[in-house]
Amino acid sequence: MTAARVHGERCAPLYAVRVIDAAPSAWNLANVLTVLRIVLVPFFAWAMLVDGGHTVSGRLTATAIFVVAALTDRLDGWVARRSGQITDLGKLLDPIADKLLVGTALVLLSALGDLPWWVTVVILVRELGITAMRFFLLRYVVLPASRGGKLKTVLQSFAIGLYLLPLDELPAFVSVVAAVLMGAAVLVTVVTGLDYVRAAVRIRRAAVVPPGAGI
Ligand SMILES: O=P(O)(O)OC[C@H](O)CO
Repeated sequence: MTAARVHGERCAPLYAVRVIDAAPSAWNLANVLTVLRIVLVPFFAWAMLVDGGHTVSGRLTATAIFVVAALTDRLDGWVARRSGQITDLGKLLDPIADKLLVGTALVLLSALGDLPWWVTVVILVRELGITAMRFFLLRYVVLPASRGGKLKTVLQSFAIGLYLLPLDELPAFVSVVAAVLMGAAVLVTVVTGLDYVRAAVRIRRAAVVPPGAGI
């Protein structure tokens, strides 16, 4: 029987996996929270850029919107697990919403000169690459977020949350904590990206092994 391991867990045979759950029940509370995160992105960008991007009030507003959006990420996962509302749509949409929010924040921070561009480029290359890979793998299976991927998003959110603050107005140690957290976020982002690539190779191999040959 042709099966694959995704994040170490054995999946149903690949030829029996539905590609995407298009049932109306996909629009549950968990997925609505995910969509809310996407809706908040333009409001966050507006707050970041208001009056040149370096006013204390603008940055505090942007930080508040970012925190609310990041909290919906924790909440949608919790709601989905607790109510059994885990859907293929949610598995696909949740990482996309995270990447939109995190990507927008990183690009704006670099454009405003608050974060080195290489940090933004490394994270974006990983995030866009894994998103593209997820879409490619849709023909076999919906690749859910791994534990490492979730940890990565938490680290990114904390690091970005600190960088969004008006750091010039705060004690120096806040900038140091922000830089250390961002370093850890970059490291976990790259390592988990490589883990996903390994998982994708396993899925692809399992998909081309004829039924009965095993993997
Ligand atoms: O590492 P990814 O691409 O699976 O993304 C993880 C999600 O953002 C976790 O909510």
